[in-house]
Amino acid sequence: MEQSSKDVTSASVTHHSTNNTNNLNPNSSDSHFVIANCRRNNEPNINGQQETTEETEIEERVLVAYCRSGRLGAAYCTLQTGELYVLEEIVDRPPEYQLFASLYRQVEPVCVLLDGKNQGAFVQVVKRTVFDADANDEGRCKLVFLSSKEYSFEGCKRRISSLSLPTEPANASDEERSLYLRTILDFSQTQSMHALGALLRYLDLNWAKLSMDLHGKPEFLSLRHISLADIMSVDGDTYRGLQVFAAQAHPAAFKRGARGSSREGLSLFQLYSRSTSSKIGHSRMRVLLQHPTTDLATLQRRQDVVAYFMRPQNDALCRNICSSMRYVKNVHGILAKIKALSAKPYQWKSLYNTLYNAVLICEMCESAGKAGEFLEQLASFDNTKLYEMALYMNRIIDFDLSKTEGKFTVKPGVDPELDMKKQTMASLHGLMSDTARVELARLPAYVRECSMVYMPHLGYLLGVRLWADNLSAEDKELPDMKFMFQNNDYIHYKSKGCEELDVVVGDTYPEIVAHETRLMLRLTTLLLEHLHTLAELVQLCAELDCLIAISKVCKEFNFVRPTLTTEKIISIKQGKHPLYMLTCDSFVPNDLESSAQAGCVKILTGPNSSGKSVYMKQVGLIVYLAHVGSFVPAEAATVGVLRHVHTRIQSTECVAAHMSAFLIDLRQMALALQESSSSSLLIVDEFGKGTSYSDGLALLAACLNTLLFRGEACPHVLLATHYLNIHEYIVHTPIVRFLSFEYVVQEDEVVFLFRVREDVAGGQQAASLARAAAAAAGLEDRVVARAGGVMDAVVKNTLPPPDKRITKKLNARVEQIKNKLLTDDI
Ligand SMILES: Nc1ncnc2c1ncn2[C@@H]1O[C@H](COP(=O)(O)OP(=O)(O)OP(=O)(O)O)[C@@H](O)[C@H]1O
Repeated sequence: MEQSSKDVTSASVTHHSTNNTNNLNPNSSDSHFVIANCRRNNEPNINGQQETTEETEIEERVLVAYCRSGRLGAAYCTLQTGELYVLEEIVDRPPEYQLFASLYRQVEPVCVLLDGKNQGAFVQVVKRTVFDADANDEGRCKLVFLSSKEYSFEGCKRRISSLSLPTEPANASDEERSLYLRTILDFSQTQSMHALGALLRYLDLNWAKLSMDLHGKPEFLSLRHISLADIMSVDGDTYRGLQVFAAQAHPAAFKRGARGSSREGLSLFQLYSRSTSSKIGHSRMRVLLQHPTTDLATLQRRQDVVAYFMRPQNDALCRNICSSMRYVKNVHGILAKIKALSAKPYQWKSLYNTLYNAVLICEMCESAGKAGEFLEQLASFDNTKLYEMALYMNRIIDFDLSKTEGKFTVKPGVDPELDMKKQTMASLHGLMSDTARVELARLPAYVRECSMVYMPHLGYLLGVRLWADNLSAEDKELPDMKFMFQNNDYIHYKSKGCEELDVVVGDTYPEIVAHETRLMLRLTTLLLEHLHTLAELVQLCAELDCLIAISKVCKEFNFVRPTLTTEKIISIKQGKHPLYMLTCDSFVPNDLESSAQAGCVKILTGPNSSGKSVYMKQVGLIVYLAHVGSFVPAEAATVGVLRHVHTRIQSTECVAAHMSAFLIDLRQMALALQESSSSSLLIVDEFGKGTSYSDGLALLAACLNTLLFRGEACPHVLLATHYLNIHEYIVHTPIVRFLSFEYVVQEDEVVFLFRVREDVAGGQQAASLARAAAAAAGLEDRVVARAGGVMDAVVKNTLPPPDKRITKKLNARVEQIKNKLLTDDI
């Protein structure tokens, strides 16, 4: 540690500085105590506006999934914030275990714990989900197999019963605590209890390794439920295919594997999340999009909020809410730090800002009046205690000084005893200078400068700079001074003056810190008592932030409120693709009528690049957005609530899955056939193109017929194909309709109109116009012309005409060889 000193005549005291200025623990074992604190450079300003110093809120989650007899139980914990979640037990069917996959996507765990004894289909699905996510750069997750005794029901129950939560009744006995837990946990959900118990036991044993805290033990700040019961099931391929999410690998390869190493490409999530005002809103948007719901009441509630904020007269309220929303943070993360006594001043300020602004948001919602259930819920939220907490914090904490001092600092006037100590401390600097000056006068003339320092346990010391080289132990003795130790160029002595200072001021500084820490702990206890209410309000604020963000997007792009119904219908008037319309000025809108009367199976044909895929994705996205509670890009839309959306759109070969593109196609199709019901939407783009024409056609026709044979129970199907004779191989039923895309040929050039129309000829007249598309894509004219020749030959069953260039080259070569043979002496 560097020590500097000044001539006592010009200045007085030397301050030792250390980097551990934020340590609030009075029992700190730092060898040098800080008298004057160095100002930290990157501290956020008092309004919390400068966010650069905030550590990135990494949230690592450990997930336990336990599936027996087709029932899935799960629990997970966020390591940094101590939040526990338990899944309401749910039926999850083999072989795909769709709900586990949804849960996995929602949780994004860094570690999944499984029963080591269970090697069945469930474990295979978990492995596949984890490896697929890894291959798609959605983060690397570890699989851990636990011994099956870790899942023993009795053991799990015992561990759960000893769980301690801040929300439990104060001074509760073991029995009371167990009773309290029974009110928030359903012990009859055995799989969930297996999962939660195993998770707690694993965390107990591995906490040091997981939290990097050698002496700590897991502490949980909350226990909440998650439910997947009302989720509209959308598989990972569909999320990617429809571009709801589009994680792109981070360019820095070394970062791969760490969570957050991928960034979001153009996607619905990107479009919506960039309009959120807070980090909690941003994270909540991901959950919202991963949880499209079938619950009409929830959707109606969300739509009401979106509609409210889309009205221009509510712009000012929207702006005010958004500016308050910026300060609302995840309180669990902050309180975990506060509890561990490692909170920095900006985190205290963040907590205060969160409290203050969350209460303010409730009040602002009051001014919205009768604007739907959700806003009324916020307006009537009982926030009296939270308001009081904000007042306490503001009365007690000196945020400005905390920032400069780099530690929790109490305002004057809160505690008289503390104020006295601070006054003594304030006079200390002068006192130390005076004492140093007196000591210097007493010292031999060869000592030119000295300084007064304070060190914990040793008290006040006089630091004297070495006055000559190679001093012996005897030389270092000074009259009336007790030699203590030498540190670099300074020798430290205990003088009479130092002893007097020890008596007069003593350990004032550590006492101040200890005092402030006691006050801080009292405040923390109070805060933890109301954590549950605060966390609930923060959750509501996060959802409000998402809904406001959705309303901003909907307003900007003129989305309309879809009518939601329980009937089997998808009716879209002038629908648009929400992402293409952003990049394409002249996007052509299209309709869709899918119902029992209008036919629910649509077979789309049309030339390459005529707009089939975009049309199908646009329908998928409109349906999906309606299930999120968003408005949709159309002039009008009616959407019957669906339970599944399956797609076979994208089939990128996956190294981790050990499957070819064709096998992936088949897997997606098999899953769609298995899972789909009359309340499903199935989008199939060019199924069968990965194999021979006849095999592909046969497979497609067989799959289609399987669906058509279901009659009324057939799902909504949108299928694009280049098998123009598909109509010859499928059952003829009124539920099938053929659609095609319009185009015109102008001076040998194909112009796509991107308009969809009913095709009474059943796709027979459609042409792929692949060569036109190839030419438009920049393939050499010569190659395109040759392809035309070959095509004619195939149609006429003759040999293709010779290629003049190749023939010419061949003739020249033959001539060359002939001449060589004639001239060479063989
Ligand atoms: N409705 C539309 N309005 C304007 N442009 C469109 C529209 N639909 C599609 N496009 C444009 O046409 C391009 C090709 O569309 P799409 O991929 O849907 O064709 P496709 O018929 O599926 O082709 P292929 O059969 O080769 O897969 C898109 O990238 C987009 O630029």
